[in-house]
Amino acid sequence: MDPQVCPPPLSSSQSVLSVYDKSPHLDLSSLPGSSLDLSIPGICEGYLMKRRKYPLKGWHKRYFLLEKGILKYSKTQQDIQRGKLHGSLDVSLAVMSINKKSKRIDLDAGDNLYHLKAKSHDIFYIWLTKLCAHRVFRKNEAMSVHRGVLHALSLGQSTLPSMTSYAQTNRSIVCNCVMELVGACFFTLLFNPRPSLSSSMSSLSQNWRKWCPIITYTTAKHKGSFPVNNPLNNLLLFCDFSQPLYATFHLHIISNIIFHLLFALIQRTPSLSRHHHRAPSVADSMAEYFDASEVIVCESSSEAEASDESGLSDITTTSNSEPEEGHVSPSGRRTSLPAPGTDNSHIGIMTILYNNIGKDLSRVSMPVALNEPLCLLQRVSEELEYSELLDIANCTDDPYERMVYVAAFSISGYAWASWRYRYKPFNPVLGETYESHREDRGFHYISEQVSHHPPVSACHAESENFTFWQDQRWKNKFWGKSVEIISSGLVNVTLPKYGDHYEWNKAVTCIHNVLSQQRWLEHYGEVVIRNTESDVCTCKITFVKSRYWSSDNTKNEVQGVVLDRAGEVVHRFGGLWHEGIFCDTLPTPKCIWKPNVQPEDHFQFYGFSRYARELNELTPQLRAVLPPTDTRFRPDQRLLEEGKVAEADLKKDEVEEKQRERRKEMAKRGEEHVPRFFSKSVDAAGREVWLYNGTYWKLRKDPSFAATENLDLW
Ligand SMILES: CC(C)CCC[C@@H](C)[C@H]1CC[C@H]2[C@@H]3CC=C4C[C@@H](O)CC[C@]4(C)[C@H]3CC[C@]12C
Repeated sequence: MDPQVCPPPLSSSQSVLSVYDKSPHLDLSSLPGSSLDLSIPGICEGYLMKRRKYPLKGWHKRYFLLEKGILKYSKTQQDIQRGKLHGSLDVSLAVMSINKKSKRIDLDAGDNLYHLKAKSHDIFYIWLTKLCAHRVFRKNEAMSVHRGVLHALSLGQSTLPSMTSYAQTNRSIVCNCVMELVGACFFTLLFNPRPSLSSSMSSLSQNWRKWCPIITYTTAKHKGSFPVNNPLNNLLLFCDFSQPLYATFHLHIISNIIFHLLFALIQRTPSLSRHHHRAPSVADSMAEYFDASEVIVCESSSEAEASDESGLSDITTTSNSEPEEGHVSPSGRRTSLPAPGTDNSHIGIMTILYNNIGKDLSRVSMPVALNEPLCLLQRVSEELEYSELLDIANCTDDPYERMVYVAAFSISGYAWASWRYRYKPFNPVLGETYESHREDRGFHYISEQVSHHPPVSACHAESENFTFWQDQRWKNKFWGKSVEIISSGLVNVTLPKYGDHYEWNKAVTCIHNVLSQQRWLEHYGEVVIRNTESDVCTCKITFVKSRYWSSDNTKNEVQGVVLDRAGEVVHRFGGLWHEGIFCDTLPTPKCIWKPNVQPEDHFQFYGFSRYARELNELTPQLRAVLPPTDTRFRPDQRLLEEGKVAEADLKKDEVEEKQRERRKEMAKRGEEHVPRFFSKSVDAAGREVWLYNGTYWKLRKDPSFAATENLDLW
């Protein structure tokens, strides 16, 4: 049976079969700022194929009913009418993936997973449109409840009952919106450590005065009903004793945390209170609430059997081998770090907030235990680990084959992601520099943090065989369960022998399950490599997005083609970005690139490859020539490398404070920071780019850059 769609009609060609419920679900229209469309989308119902629950195979026909954002199903229409439900799901809390070709819609709400298939394309589109409309409706509803809550709170103590009723009737919505905001706050702090205070928030501070008695009242009422180590209680203390914080930063977020707590107390939310025998790690229970609002469109079809989404963390192995301190490779570089990394798996958002009770949140720095002893400038230099691919490209006469090597180089820069999902690099301070002089590989690299807001790292490397440069600015998009890192700024490579200038964009890097222990990384999207000096060929690379039910061996897939002027495929290549790239259209089919073997003890050492371990080494020779702004001199990072986490934490605060002071001073003098080795310019397409000014290696001839003025960064 076709789905029965109720008005408003999707299009004139669709039949209208039942009555449209016009009354708004909630009367929130009188609330301040509520211009949200709260009209209820029409009901949609009919038969769909539903995949049987894992481990059973096959599909069966079920009757579905979508009403006010809730999708219910039964065996037959009669069963639904009689209330004999097989299951139901709030569509706004699910990640929706679709596959147009196979007419499939998948709804993943964590514990609830529906794989659905429509009989025809028409039915597929009807359901898709209706599902989208119902998701929007639920989200708008959530938003207005959220505003309603704030409004109720702003009226003061007397509104406790009305607040409670909001909370009780809209539990999951409220939890969701609170958690999303807390998560967003966490990521603002994590990736962009100095967000500026939005002035609009200060108006909310008035409401806080009124709030406090409510919180105190509720705390008092429920004192003793939770064990001391209950995260809720900790947070209540946090709320009670950190009033100065209210007036300063992200008020709406803190207000939400507190509302959530109040709500949990009133409701005794089981998902929060059941953790009370554990250390205060609320992150797990929070992660349950997170909702992603994206719809993932998968063009390729995979009918593979459902399998649990298993994190790459399963792959990692712990080795028993002792760290060999001071061990040196044939290249004369160290092969190990002075100290293994510390376990940071216990650190959750709430712990961080809790540890900062009483502090101005805009000054909260993330615990150094989340960091690896490398900074982003060094991280970007890791993209040159396989620079030999560019050396080969620069002596490959055939332009198509040359392109294959350039493509393999661009892919090789993503290989680290299967090992490096537990720590984040240090954010470089403005003016920080990093050089990597690799005589063994024939290139020298220099990078500088050229802007703080937005953070931009610029770099430039030169060798006989190539020049490589890029400026990376990136945004993070928080989806609830995952964070996408979207880099803008093109990567550039020139090959002197052929006069080629290649440029390409970066794939999206996604941190899945970001708040839980099952964190894993993935790259996806399309990368296009163009030669700006010649249109003989272009290259398209697809980083394939994995799907949770596909088997593990399709993870990390990458496919590429080299196209000629007419758009015909000349070469095809593919493989896995963590395992290697194969090209079978070359005169002799071959493996173009394979990553180096990971050291056995990599898990203990932040997942670092051998190359990564070399980056922060400070030899006496280097010490004598580097400018004082070089990352290798950054004291907090050095302390962390040595395993002195507590000292590193204190030092990190100092370095960050110093940066703030410096900025304030400059602002007072009306000055703007001018990067030393890069200058802003505009490329042929009108994009703003940062280009190397050519002075670094000349100035370096005066050891320690003694003849010039250096910033005092730490
Ligand atoms: C919760 C925390 C500890 C999880 C770990 C986050 C890690 C995986 C994140 C933090 C910062 C991220 C990096 C930020 C910026 C860039 C530059 C971009 O051009 C490529 C991706 C890259 C290099 C990101 C890779 C992933 C990254 C290293």
